[in-house]
Amino acid sequence: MTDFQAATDRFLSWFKSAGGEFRDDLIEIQDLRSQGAGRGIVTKQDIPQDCTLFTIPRSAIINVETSELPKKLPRTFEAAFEEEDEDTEPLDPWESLILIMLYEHLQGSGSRWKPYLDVLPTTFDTPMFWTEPELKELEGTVLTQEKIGKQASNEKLRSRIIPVVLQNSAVFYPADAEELGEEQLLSLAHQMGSTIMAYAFDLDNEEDDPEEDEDGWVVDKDAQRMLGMVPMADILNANADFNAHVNHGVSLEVISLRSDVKAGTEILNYYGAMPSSEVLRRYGYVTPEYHRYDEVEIPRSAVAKALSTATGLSPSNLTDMGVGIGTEENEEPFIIERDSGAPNEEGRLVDEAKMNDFPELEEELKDALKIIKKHKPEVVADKRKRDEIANAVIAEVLTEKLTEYPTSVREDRDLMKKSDLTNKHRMAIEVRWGEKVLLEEAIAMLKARTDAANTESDERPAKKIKSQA
Ligand SMILES: C[S@@+](CC[C@H](N)C(=O)[O-])C[C@H]1O[C@@H](n2cnc3c(N)ncnc32)[C@H](O)[C@@H]1O
Repeated sequence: MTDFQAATDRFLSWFKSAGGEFRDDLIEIQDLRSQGAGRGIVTKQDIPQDCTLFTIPRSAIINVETSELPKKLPRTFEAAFEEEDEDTEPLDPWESLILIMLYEHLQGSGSRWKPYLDVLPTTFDTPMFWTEPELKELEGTVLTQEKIGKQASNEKLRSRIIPVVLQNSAVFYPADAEELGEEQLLSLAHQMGSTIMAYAFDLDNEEDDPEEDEDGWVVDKDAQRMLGMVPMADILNANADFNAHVNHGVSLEVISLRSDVKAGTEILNYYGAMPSSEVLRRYGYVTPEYHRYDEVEIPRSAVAKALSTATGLSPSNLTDMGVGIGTEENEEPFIIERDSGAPNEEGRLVDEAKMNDFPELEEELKDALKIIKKHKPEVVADKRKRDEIANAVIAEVLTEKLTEYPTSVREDRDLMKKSDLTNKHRMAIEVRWGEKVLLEEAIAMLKARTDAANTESDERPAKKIKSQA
């Protein structure tokens, strides 16, 4: 038996001893490494709809309620600090769970989750761990260095996590254990952070209504939400098209969603509707099904520049009029995306994903052009001229964006046919290819729309003449 299989077996028996129920007659944990998918859960026979495949008691979850660490460091984990510590930021759910995972890991065989910790990853395919040449393959995509966030994450771990371990080494390390140096701790904290990113669940507390505190303010549920590591539920891989759901009740239950799940099918969970870039950033994989949610970001500065060109007005002219598209107050880029529809109650993708419009960008351009019309009516004479300028600006920023990728759609398609690509290279190509396909779709849609508008306006006078006749 391989070490991999032995670790799986130890984990499964530990899971049952911790109170988990696992339908061995229906499903099994399989080694899917040959498909680049680690462990996954696969059916052994046909599964009916609404069938409970396994159940996880809340006591088996690793979180602030079950780990000993918060009891040992109550002041660190208290949400509200005492008066003299008012300035200290309380730990957020993410930081709390990183500390807890570090603690459980450092306990070694003293942790009651040891067989579970042994099946969690130690290496990752997420861009956070890519080398410079690997990251270069993502040039032009939304996955910028800033978005990947290695530096911000380093800073956060160094300022918020490492000091807690260093100042409480007697708590974090079992007696006689060798203590880690700061750099080793940082690397372990990264490992825990990335594990949490790809494996942890947001735990619903069964009271989903917004809560009010005693002053009547609605409490920010996001800040309060509890993150937890849920053994076995996180052995499920996922896709945009999925066939199972995790119900959060007294315990957590994994339920089949479809009536046609045949023997030998992988049970797939849902991580949400995300573009390929985000699936890669968080989870380190891509699948064709996520492409429908792909997104491209257009910086505001590019829109402001194109507007200036299309109107013949200088950027400072536009700012003086009060056109705020490219000003520094709002740095959020415009998102180009399809209307993709949500998966249905069986986890199936039924709607066609279609590029229909550019709601935010069009709205802001319309507002900008109204302002311009007020100051310079000769530039935007009527609605037709306004639409013409807006379309020209959108066409310009989309075309310009396409030039920012070092390769074309065609080149990427050819590259993907090569058999000697590394997994990371293949995933980078998938992400940048998906963005360019979306841009090409957007440009084609815009052209069709502009052509239709032109045909309509060419036809209008003819119709008038006809009705006059
Ligand atoms: C919650 S875990 C799922 C269990 C994981 N396969 C394992 O062996 O521990 C999430 C990770 O599984 C992998 N994964 C999930 N869904 C996948 C899929 N559809 N294809 C390939 N890998 C997938 C990714 O590495 C992701 O970061």
